[in-house]
Amino acid sequence: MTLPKTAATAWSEARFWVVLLTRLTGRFPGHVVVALALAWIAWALAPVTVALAASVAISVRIWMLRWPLGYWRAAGPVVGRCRAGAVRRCWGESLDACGLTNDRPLLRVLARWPRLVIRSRLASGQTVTEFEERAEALRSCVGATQIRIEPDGVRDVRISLAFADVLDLPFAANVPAHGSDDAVIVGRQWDGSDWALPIGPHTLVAGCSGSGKGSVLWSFVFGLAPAVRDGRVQLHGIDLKGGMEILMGRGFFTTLATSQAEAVASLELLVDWLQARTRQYAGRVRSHQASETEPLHVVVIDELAALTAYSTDRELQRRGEVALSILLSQGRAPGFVVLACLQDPRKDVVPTRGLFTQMVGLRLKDDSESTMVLGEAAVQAGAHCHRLSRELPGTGYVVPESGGPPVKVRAGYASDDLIRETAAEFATPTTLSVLPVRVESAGRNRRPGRATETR
Ligand SMILES: Nc1ncnc2c1ncn2[C@@H]1O[C@H](COP(=O)(O)OP(=O)(O)OP(=O)(O)O)[C@@H](O)[C@H]1O
Repeated sequence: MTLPKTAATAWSEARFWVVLLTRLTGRFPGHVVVALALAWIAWALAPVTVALAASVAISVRIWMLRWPLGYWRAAGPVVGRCRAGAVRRCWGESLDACGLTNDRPLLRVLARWPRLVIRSRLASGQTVTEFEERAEALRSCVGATQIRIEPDGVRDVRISLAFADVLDLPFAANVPAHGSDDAVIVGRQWDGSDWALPIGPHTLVAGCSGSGKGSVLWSFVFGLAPAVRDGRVQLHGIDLKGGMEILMGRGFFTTLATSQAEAVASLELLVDWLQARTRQYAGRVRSHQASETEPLHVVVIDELAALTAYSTDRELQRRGEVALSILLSQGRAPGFVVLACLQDPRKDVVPTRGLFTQMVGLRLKDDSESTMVLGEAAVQAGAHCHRLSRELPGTGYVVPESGGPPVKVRAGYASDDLIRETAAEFATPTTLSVLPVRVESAGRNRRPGRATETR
């Protein structure tokens, strides 16, 4: 396994240098000839020094390829300084090229690493929206991989640029030692900082098959794991694809449903609990605080469409949809939260899509799907889920809760072993088995799900 990988890396490295040297020779033939002549003279005069310099250069390159995070931590500030200088030099020209001409752009560097943050003065009559519309052109002019435009005060625009995609490198999902009640770290943002997903809003994770929905789901569950073990959070898993995904971490879940009848029973039971809690809170409490006696209930659904669209039993599908709509529309304040994954975001597949208040868009099929998930403004601002690479599962875009432009993110990778080990370590103290509902004739005989404690 290791040898083909090393050979592939060596091959792509050799190709990189051949392409680079060919391009340089085409563009700066004189410089290349002088550099080669100097190298030859140096080799003739002091071969040991040249060999030493070459070994240092090769070692640095290996360090960069093999341990990129450590390398960039050390080299990043220097590289950031050089990039800031280069952007400063070409800034006026880049604005002209993008139709954002400004005679006195008054460029100020606010941060250099890991991303370059600059403040630029708006010309008279210019707006931040014009910068947002031309963001893609500006990004390519300065040679950045990512760009974000934000207003800064009343007369300036703040531009954040990243020059290397830190999300290209996979990394393991985070298992925190202590839980947080507000948000969980599920991965990294485009600038290398933590991606924290707020727990309160209902979350819809949309992405086509193989886009890495599982890594968002498990990273979220891992983030809640300490609170699950303490009994302050109860997880309810629904996986109508036979339980392949959810059963991997069965220890986390208080209830598990792998058939439509079990899923409906589980959701109706949660609706009963929700209504009992709202009656109990009425006129006394407006916002739920998770505790062992009154835990936060988090419903985790692996393929939402299997519950809302792909069932042959219309009555069960209808009941599932009704229960889910109640949880989504009334659940947040009394402590009932839903995180659902989905491949096809069309409204006829998921009628409840509009009730989800937090969207994660992974790789999607086309721009209309990106718009369905994240909204037109986010797609215009660069959240092109349909252009995400197949090679980078777990990568997507989110629109921050505070508003503002969409952010590129990647979830940590949760291997099967990591899921099993973490589920064993942070197992819930309460498990219940839910009796599947029975539908004997359409519309009649509603027997709500009943639960019996098993641990
Ligand atoms: N964050 C990640 N980093 C690296 N690799 C990942 C990541 N997430 C997923 N993968 C890889 O991508 C593959 C597909 O991921 P996953 O099964 O989570 O996709 P999915 O969207 O749930 O697909 P489906 O809807 O078909 O179940 C996994 O087998 C894994 O190898």
